[in-house]
Amino acid sequence: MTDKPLSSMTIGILGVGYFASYFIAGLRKGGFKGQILLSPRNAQTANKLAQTHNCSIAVTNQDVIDHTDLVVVSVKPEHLQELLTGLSFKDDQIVVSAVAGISVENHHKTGPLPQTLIRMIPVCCIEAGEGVVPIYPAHKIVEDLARFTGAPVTFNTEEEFDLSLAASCMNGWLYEFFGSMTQWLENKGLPSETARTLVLHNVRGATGYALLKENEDLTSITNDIATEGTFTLKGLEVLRKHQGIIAWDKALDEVHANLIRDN
Ligand SMILES: NC(=O)C1=CN([C@@H]2O[C@H](COP(=O)(O)OP(=O)(O)OC[C@H]3O[C@@H](n4cnc5c(N)ncnc54)[C@H](OP(=O)(O)O)[C@@H]3O)[C@@H](O)[C@H]2O)C=CC1
Repeated sequence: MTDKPLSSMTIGILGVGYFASYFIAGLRKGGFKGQILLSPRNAQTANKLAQTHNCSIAVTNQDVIDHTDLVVVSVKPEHLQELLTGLSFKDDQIVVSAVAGISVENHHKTGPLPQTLIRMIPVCCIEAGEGVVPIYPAHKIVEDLARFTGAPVTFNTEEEFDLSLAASCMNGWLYEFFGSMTQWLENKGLPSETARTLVLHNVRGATGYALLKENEDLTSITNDIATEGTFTLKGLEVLRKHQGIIAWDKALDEVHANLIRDN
């Protein structure tokens, strides 16, 4: 089975919700033309994905397993045990889990899974064809699949993979941050579309510039801009005084501590 080219593989999805929707959208946007077979649960989302992204809907979860080479598990962590109960995977099947906070070892303790269990947890920006796809442990086929949706990054240890998940949460926090800056500009009188464009393109510009300056320390880019007497430095000092920068480290600490505890 693992000798098959990716394009002729059928991908199964168990857990057809928010993650599955952006993962499938990312795959199709990236040019993946293989078959995708969906669990029938959550019929509304499954029907929508079937229509918009050329997927098929199975009759049962076992049906998904029986007719696919690689199965993506994307149920909430608290539903994993119930999902796996009574299911029977093929020995040579590849299972890719997007379930956050459950180690490879604990996946195996939760229910019967084949030996090849790979964790892969990209965030929603893959729907736009952007972002990284954290993978653990390394697996060539899973990395090739991930490449349709973004840039695969593999980790040598599960501890490193967990650190990447804390960084992934940061992606989610950013939208609230962008929203609040946009709102501030709107409150001061800018049309909402202009405010949104300013914020999003300033952020995009910052990441583009930082990626271009690959040998430069990121903090030193700020220091080069926020020199004595600049408006940028005035604002930065306020952010530092109100723990606006350090608060992000504290949020990362909180997420990381919980990821480790749950593992
Ligand atoms: N949302 C995100 O941004 C990210 C999510 N993830 C991970 O992805 C996983 C899914 O999250 P998300 O997509 O947000 O959650 P959703 O609730 O949107 O989707 C989960 C889906 O699983 C279905 N489901 C539950 N039990 C079963 C079952 N026994 N058989 C088949 N389907 C079942 C649910 O159906 P029903 O609604 O009927 O219960 C639901 O449609 C989580 O483990 C999360 O950690 C990882 C990275 C980011």
